[in-house]
Amino acid sequence: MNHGITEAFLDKIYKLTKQFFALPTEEKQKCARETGSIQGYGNDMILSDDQVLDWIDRLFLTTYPEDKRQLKFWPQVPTGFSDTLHEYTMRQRVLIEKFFKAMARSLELEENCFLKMYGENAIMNARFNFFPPCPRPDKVIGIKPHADGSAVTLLLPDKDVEGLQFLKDGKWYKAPIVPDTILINLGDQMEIMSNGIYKSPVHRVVTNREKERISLAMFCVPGPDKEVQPADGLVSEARPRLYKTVTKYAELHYKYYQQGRRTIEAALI
Ligand SMILES: O=C(O)CCC(=O)C(=O)O
Ligand SMILES: [Fe+2]
Repeated sequence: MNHGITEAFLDKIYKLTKQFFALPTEEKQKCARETGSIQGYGNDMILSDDQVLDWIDRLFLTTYPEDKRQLKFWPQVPTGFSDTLHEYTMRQRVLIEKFFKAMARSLELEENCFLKMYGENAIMNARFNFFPPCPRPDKVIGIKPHADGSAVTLLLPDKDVEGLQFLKDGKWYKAPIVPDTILINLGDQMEIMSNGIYKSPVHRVVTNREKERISLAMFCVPGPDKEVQPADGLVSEARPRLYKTVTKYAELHYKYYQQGRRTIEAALI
């Protein structure tokens, strides 16, 4: 997609992500997540004894609005990490606005209709993912099958190593590697706003024996005060409303995800 974020800039954030994960553990631990907090460096938060863990390390940082940032978790090394992440966030805000307007127009809706539900204080959460090589890719998954709980996710996948797969009609399909491309993935909240016309796809990340893999997902989530529901113009007798009004969906999503369940089922009427 023509996103106005240059290849050189994507390359910069990609390299910084690689450099961060290549640091010694004690350096990364300076950003370690604290018990009960989602922000910071670490792995899955354990919510139950029978939870299936992902083969992954991650750094999770809220990058927008700026007053929601917890800078103590932002890496000091590699140099330039924080400034670049700030710039990435700001450039992506411009992209998201254009994208939501285009989505509304594509459904012949007033162009600000989705943006209004998304809100001025919409949240952006950056998740830097690191998948180490795994001795048993046949048994162990990098990220369990899920659909994103965001409205939209801007994903920068690894340049060289495959792993992301999408589910369609009961079969898994590999996402091809397209260098210097941001993959726009629709989340459940876009499915709700569009009354099911746009779907949030189920996807997963598989592991491999030889190569490590990284990715950066930016989850764009409607503001916590926002009620998200199917746009009026998409509800009619012929197409009844499919979803309830939801608020703070992302919080519910985290619990469902760890149980391997689809959150959108909780929103169905
Ligand atoms: O690593 C990827 O390509 C996908 C990551 C993903 O699905 C996620 O973080 O929700
Ligand atoms: Fe995802």
